[in-house]
Amino acid sequence: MAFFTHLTRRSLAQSAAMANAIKNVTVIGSGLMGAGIAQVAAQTGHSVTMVDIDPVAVGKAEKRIADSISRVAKKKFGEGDEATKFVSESLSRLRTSTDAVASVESADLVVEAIVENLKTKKELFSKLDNAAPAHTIFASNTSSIPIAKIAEATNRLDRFGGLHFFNPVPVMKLLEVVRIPETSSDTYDAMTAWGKAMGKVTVECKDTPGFIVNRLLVPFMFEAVRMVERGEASPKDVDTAMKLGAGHPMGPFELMDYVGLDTGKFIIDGWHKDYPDVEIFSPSPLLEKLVSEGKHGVKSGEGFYKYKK
Ligand SMILES: C[C@H](O)CC(=O)SCCNC(=O)CCNC(=O)[C@H](O)C(C)(C)COP(=O)(O)OP(=O)(O)OC[C@H]1O[C@@H](n2cnc3c(N)ncnc32)[C@H](O)[C@@H]1OP(=O)(O)O
Ligand SMILES: NC(=O)c1ccc[n+]([C@@H]2O[C@H](COP(=O)([O-])OP(=O)(O)OC[C@H]3O[C@@H](n4cnc5c(N)ncnc54)[C@H](O)[C@@H]3O)[C@@H](O)[C@H]2O)c1
Repeated sequence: MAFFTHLTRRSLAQSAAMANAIKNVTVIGSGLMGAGIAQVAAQTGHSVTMVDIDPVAVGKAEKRIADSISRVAKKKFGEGDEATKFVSESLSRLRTSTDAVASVESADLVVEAIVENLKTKKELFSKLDNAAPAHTIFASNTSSIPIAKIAEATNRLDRFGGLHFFNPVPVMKLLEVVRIPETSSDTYDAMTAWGKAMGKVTVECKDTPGFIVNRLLVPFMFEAVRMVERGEASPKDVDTAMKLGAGHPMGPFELMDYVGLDTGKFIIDGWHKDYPDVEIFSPSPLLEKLVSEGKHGVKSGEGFYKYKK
């Protein structure tokens, strides 16, 4: 018993030290995920810089964050001074930028949440590798791209890993912490401790396609699309069935719209390229059509369903 208590104390102390080590966080990408990650990092006491190449995206993200932080504050503190203080202190820790390279100069951790494209992610990390201090940990929030392929762009494989958050980040409790063979124990421990400091429950993942959640969730969503393509059921009936028959908070079509159909297409296209013989990873004509029409789901106002802007 004393032995376990000793171990628990030691690992708690180590976790606290690791979590303390990460104070300055740069989040690259201010879309659905980047904004959520930046918000939660600011809420949990980190000094955060949120970066996007698109200034319009930064402006939209600031608005989304302000709305979301108010919801979080209301839930935590109700109405009143404490809620107001939580919002203003959290927002005071958040800066924005359109210059990724300048934004990593004092970062302890960089979390990348840009478009799901290997070439774009590698170009970004290659530039950041030259600009960031030696101790800085790099992590990707990719949904589906092997972390090892992204890390290749850098000379810091021991300080590289995956931090896969879930949408909406302020609400979803899980964080998948992904290690590649070269990820050092210190890096892995620091990423995990930071995840806990962000209020998340962490699970350890190997660098396998889709890690844990998406390896199960993406085939499920795509089988739902095939059912509709085969004329077996309507999106609405599939969604109703999975919510009422399987207890899911959203049906697969609602969820695809929520994640973003463009992101869904990037995921399936990447896996199809890597695993051409796996039938469930083959392109879906229905998804191709919607994406080509600019129907990217909730964020564009229309996907499988229509949304009020
Ligand atoms: C593809 C990627 O790689 C991986 C992924 O991310 S896959 C996607 C994973 N995400 C999911 O599966 C989400 C499934 N959906 C859900 O869990 C729920 O529908 C949902 C949490 C999004 C919304 O819940 P719902 O009950 O329908 O709506 P709503 O009442 O507005 O919200 C529930 C609570 O969450 C809070 N909330 C919802 N969105 C929020 C946000 N963006 N910010 C802050 N709080 C939020 C609300 O304030 C509310 O709080 P309350 O319980 O105190 O009232
Ligand atoms: N949407 C989800 O549910 C979800 C969940 C978990 C992980 N992810 C992953 O997170 C990442 C981002 O997804 P998202 O849904 O937030 O996408 P999004 O389309 O909402 O946002 C992506 C943002 O990246 C910006 N961007 C593109 N190239 C850039 C660059 N070179 N430098 C800086 N900014 C750049 C874009 O301007 C855009 O604002 C993807 O890798 C995705 O697979 C998405």
